[in-house]
Amino acid sequence: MIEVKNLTKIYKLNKKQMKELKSRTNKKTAVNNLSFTAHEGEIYGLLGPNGAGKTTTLRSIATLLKPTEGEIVVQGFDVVKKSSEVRRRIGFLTNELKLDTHFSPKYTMQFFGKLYGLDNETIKKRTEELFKYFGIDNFSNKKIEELSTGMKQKLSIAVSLVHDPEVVIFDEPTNGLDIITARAVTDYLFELKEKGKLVIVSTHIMSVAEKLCDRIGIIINGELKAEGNVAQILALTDTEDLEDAFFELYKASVKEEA
Ligand SMILES: Nc1ncnc2c1ncn2[C@@H]1O[C@H](COP(=O)(O)OP(=O)(O)OP(=O)(O)O)[C@@H](O)[C@H]1O
Repeated sequence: MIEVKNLTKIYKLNKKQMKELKSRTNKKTAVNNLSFTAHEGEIYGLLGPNGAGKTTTLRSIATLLKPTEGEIVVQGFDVVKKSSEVRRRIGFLTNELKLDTHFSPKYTMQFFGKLYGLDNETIKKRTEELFKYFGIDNFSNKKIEELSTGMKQKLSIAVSLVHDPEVVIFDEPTNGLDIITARAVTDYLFELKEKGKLVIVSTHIMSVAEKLCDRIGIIINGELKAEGNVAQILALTDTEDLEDAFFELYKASVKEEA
């Protein structure tokens, strides 16, 4: 289970960032008092526009950012006090994963497998499974620098899953992927859910949220504006599709700020 309790994340801005954001203070509240809970056996989606605070939330869950306020508990472990326990149990996919471009996909899997303390036999088995599933087999010995964006994304996914984590945290999982690979990724996430894993994703694409997620949290300006399955969100906003629902919530939040 992931429990996010009153999460607030405030970034300190440098002078250049203040200028870019036309901000008079050196603080940017990226996430504001956000709370939600996600469970095993479900795919929970954070849906929101650019800059809404999705990545900040997922990075905080993944122990990479320290909350300014609030608390996050993953599988019973506090992300700040028990970060290594949390890390062992999660697979985190981010578009900022730095793969060493001189190495091959096969070597990269071995490297990360060892980092997680897996034995050679387990690494071999996981690599075979994941490479077959994501079609990495035919470029497994190439240098990463020779791979396309989509190929790298597939490898990043395989790397994040090498240790068969209980909790899978994917930031914009289908970004940069063609329709066939995107489908392979979403199908895999469904399989993980069927196996009882907890999957949490972020997306700004309505159709991804609608098709993939059991429950959606709509996040705008760092705040959770609505939560539930699609039917519940439509009922809440008195709309007939998710896009309309999103715009209703967006309009309301702009009004609130004015
Ligand atoms: N390191 C940082 N320093 C200062 N501000 C930051 C930093 N990282 C993110 N922000 C700001 O925090 C806000 C939330 O950013 P975040 O990346 O979490 O949003 P997002 O919903 O993931 O957006 P996107 O869909 O564009 O990736 C944005 O206004 C962003 O500019």
